[in-house]
Amino acid sequence: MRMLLIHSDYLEYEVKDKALKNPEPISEEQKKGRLDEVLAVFMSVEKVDETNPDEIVEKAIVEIKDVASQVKADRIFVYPFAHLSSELAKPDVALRVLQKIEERLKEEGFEVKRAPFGYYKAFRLSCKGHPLAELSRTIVPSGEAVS
Ligand SMILES: Nc1ncnc2c1ncn2[C@@H]1O[C@H](CO)[C@@H](NC(=O)[C@@H](N)CO)[C@H]1O
Repeated sequence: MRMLLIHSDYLEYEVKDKALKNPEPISEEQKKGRLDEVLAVFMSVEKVDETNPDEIVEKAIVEIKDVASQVKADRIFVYPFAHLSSELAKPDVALRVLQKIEERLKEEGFEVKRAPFGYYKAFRLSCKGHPLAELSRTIVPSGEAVS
């Protein structure tokens, strides 16, 4: 999995069109979303992650908690983003991983939103610009090589 973590004044999105034949079903309310004072986490779930999705979820939680504590963010925006890797996991696996990450972050006490999966979305982001405001992380299941 590749993650781009942006500590932001806000992130807002608006669903525009389907990017998959069968995108995640969403309610009218989910077509737009915004969080203020948020750690936005753009995530590409990768093919290699399919060997152990559950482990990838837990490794992602560790990394996100680490950055959130460093930047003192208690809100997280989980954002599916298929542009950080050229070896993407299948959509059904990717969605399950991102849904589980959302669930686990809520269990850890964060306020969490997850942008809808399988759509083209307009978004606006205001990066805070401090030294830890823009970070990336790459995680793979144990025993796998980082490509
Ligand atoms: N392996 C994967 N990891 C993360 N997201 C993935 C994915 N496979 C599919 N998606 C989702 O489907 C849209 C089309 O690829 C993706 N849409 C996007 O990435 C938007 N920024 C529009 O380009 C995303 O929602």
